[in-house]
Amino acid sequence: MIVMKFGGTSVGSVEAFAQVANIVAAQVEEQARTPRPGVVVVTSAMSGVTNALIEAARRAAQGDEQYFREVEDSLRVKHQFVAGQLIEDGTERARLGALFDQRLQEFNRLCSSIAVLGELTKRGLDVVSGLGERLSAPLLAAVLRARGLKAEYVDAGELIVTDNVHGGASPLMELTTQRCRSRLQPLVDHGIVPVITGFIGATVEGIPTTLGRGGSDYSAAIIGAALGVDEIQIWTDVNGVMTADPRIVPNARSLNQLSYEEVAELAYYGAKVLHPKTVTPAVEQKIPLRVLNTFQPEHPGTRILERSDSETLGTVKAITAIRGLNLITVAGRGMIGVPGIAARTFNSVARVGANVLMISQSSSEQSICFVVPESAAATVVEALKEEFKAELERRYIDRIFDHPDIAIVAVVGSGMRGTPGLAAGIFNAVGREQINVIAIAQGSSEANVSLVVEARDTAAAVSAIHEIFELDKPTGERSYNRSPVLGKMAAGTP
Ligand SMILES: Nc1ncnc2c1ncn2[C@@H]1O[C@H](COP(=O)(O)OP(=O)(O)O)[C@@H](O)[C@H]1O
Ligand SMILES: N[C@@H](CC(=O)OP(=O)(O)O)C(=O)O
Repeated sequence: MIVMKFGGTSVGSVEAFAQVANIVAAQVEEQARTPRPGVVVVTSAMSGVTNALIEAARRAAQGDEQYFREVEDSLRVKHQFVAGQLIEDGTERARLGALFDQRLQEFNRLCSSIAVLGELTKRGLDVVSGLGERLSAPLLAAVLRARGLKAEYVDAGELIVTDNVHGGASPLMELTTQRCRSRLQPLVDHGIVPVITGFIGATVEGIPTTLGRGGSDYSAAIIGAALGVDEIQIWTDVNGVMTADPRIVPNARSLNQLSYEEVAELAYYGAKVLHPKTVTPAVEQKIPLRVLNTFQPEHPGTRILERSDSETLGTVKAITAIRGLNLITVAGRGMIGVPGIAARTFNSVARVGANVLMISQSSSEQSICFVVPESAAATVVEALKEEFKAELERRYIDRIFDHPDIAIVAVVGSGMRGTPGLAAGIFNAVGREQINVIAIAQGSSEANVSLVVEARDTAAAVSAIHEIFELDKPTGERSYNRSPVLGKMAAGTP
């Protein structure tokens, strides 16, 4: 039994829907020959829909009562066009049309209320932003039926029970597992393909939640773990996880295999191809994942397993980057040897609910710097100045300041800590491009070396590091076996 997740780009057009139907049909046939047959489909909203829904809600909160009506009309046309092209049965099309109207009238009512109130709560945004999947999943189920498959739409609000952290909810796995097994297993046992909404869940009380942007990957992993499937497939618009974002590095190469740890680091530091929490549910049950290309389904993609392929251990696997960040620094000669500064610093950050993506402390202990999302920077600086008021007055701490518009570039690969010359390779690469490294951290994870650069230098840094480690070439064809600096030293070149 497998779970197949299709992202927004995979359901972004009539052709994409038809392609998905072919891919699912092929997998249903393949799975029928296994000891445990069954296919469960999870789908995202059609590409661009979630962004449009969120923008409409935001403008409604500012009093714009026109824009959401335009979005309503465009979504109706967008979904009905796919239905009109791929579903011949008039009854099925009429039923879908009625369902689209029901969803879009709900959208209209929600945005009208938001406009009247003049405010958009996280809870309200969850209801609005999740409508995209509640349009695309019934549509995909109907397209699969039109393709001759037995398929049934299931709203994940019945399956994934979450906490009440709106906009970034986490599953309550025990309840979720019970619901998935009781609701989905009977369908699968009868040869029916459940087509489930990604991205959304609901609290125990039934209040709609979302798992965070890009969360359909996470939905697929949660459902896959709940059912104990043999594989979780993430279908997207690239040939698996690549050595860098192909939009930044055109000659980025597909990776055959990654470990859970490697792909978690890549996803956490910006590889949009997978939601950062996707691997967590799979790790516990050692369920393999595969990242595949909807538009090139014959490509093997990337297998994600418990450990990486051994011959590449200690080498750099991929480079990724995350922008929209801010580097906060607490500095002062008086900090030396003063215990508790770091604890007080991060307790203050935790109190304002900011997410710390990276920490770097100079060995002299004269400064601590750490990275937070740009949106949290002002609040964090204010909280720190409050926390260290006395130390600032006594000049134990000289300055608390932020550095906006920075990015983290993460160099990922299992077992890199044991690779001599790795940091030299990185610094050689960025040095040649005249890129200033503002901070660097190799945390406890052996799989990641992160550096902070100006946001404007992100693409150049990713490309330069990608090049010096020759990531566009298969491991065996590189001019070195572990680190480019060692390779050059071995070759006697400077
Ligand atoms: N290391 C990477 N490997 C592959 N794709 C990446 C990587 N980093 C970023 N990406 C981007 O992620 C995109 C796929 O994610 P996304 O746009 O969310 O697709 P989907 O709609 O299928 O979820 C790719 O088109 C690619 O541009
Ligand atoms: N539609 C949601 C969930 C999602 O995962 O989308 P995609 O699979 O297109 O990244 C979003 O845009 O965040």
